[in-house]
Amino acid sequence: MMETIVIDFQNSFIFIFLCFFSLLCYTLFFRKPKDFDLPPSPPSLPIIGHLHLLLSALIHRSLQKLSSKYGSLLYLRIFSSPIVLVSSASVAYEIFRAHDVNISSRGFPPTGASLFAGSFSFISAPYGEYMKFMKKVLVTNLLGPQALKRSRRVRADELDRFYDNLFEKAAKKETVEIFEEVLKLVNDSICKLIMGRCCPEEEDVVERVKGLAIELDVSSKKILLANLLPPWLKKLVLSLFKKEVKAISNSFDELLEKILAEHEEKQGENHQGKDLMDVLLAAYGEYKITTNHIKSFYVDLLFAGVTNSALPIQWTLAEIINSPNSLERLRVELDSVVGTTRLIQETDLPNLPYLQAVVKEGLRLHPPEPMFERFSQEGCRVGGFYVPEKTSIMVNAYAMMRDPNYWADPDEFKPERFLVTWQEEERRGQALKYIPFGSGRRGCPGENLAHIFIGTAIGVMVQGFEWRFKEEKVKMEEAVAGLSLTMAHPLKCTPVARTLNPLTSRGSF
Ligand code: HEM
Repeated sequence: MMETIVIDFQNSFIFIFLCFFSLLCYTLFFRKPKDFDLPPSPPSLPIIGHLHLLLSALIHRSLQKLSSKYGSLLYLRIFSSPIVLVSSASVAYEIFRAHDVNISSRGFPPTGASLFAGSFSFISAPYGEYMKFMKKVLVTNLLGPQALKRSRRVRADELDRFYDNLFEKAAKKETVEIFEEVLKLVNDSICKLIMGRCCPEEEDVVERVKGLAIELDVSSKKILLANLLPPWLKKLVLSLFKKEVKAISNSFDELLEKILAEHEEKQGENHQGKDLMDVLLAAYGEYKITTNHIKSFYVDLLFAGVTNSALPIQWTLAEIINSPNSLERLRVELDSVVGTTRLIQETDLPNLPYLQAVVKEGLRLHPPEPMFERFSQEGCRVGGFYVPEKTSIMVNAYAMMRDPNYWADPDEFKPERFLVTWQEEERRGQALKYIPFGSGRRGCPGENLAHIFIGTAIGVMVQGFEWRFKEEKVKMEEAVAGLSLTMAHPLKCTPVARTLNPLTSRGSF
């Protein structure tokens, strides 16, 4: 009996030893050498890998925790699809400086002929001639400094409307849903900027676009998440919400067709100036641009610009209300630079350093796109590790902008940090620690316009009104709607005008 047990024990020992030995041989001789230096990977579940981590409601937060535990460059997998997660400024710097072209595509799954994320989309277009051409058109005609100068009047009119509306509500002691008001300001401005001469039912079109921009934001999250799945599952998941994407796409199509028709009809006529659509129509032959490319480009701009610019205004006002010292300092700056009789305008912004710091700090704490995605075309080395080709690269901008290694009191609202320590060389410097607009060739081309929207809206709300709020503090809990970081308890408060008569602004820039 004793002998049998000893023999059994010996056999088991030999068996276990052989298993370990084969595993060691496999690891040493048969695994592809590059597998060795993949970035570290946190524990995963069998088959699904790290899928469960991406199902959390606040993905940016759960991935922030993960990277603070396991490292700022991580290798995740969803079934067999690889993802590299980037959560530190130094890694981002390396990726965007040394490998920018390689990661300048997004690898979105073309959702057929849909106007969003479809095969005509500019945002989904791989890095190449078409993307470069459209970006040039965009910068020259809409978002570059000269184009922004030309379109000041459009924004000034919308800002007046925004102020007048708040002034009226203040007179009636009405409570205001801040997000609703700023969404209208940004949406109407962007619609008017990109559509130029619109159509007879302009107000109606602009209102419908606002609703569609929100729906688009929600659908886009599903597309982005589906993009991380392996091809067989991606197809299946995309087919589940094909109907929803198609419905949004069709509504945009109907609206944009009207505007296109109006522009085509008046092509060649003598206008005061060509708008973006005229320029795109003139480029028909040049890059084989079709009407689908133009419509899709418009949907991209509304998707990228509207909610992204409106959300930080709400967050920043909430931070200011919770921080009486910042409010006081901002008001003193506005009153001394702009005065107390006329309304702030965008030409005042360069003379308002504290307001600019407030805007930056709001975006640091509450980036509307807390995470964004790129795709590697070829394998490359980052931080001493190997990032394989065709890997999704997720950049956690939220984690980077609250990284205690780079920011003192990272969770506190302290606009002063952008005045005292924010030297120009730091901005360009060794690390990409401030990244709300992404970076590199595919970084956001709307940064200047976004700063104008946020700066002037905050300026108007602080210069023109006191804000009455029922509770002691604004609740700052986060929620994610679509892809965007939003407030779980949307900000509602009552404006009290600071002046008896409305501030003047018209014709003074
Ligand atoms: C606060 C407001 C905004 C924020 C935080 C923001 C943020 C971003 C981010 C993170 C990206 C991806 C960058 C990357 O991959 O590196 C992006 C791309 C883009 N944004 Fe913005 N954005 C804002 C406003 C705007 C506005 C107002 C417009 C134009 C009307 C705009 C147009 C675009 C476009 C067209 C892209 C795609 C660029 C490309 O693929 O080459 N954005 N934005």
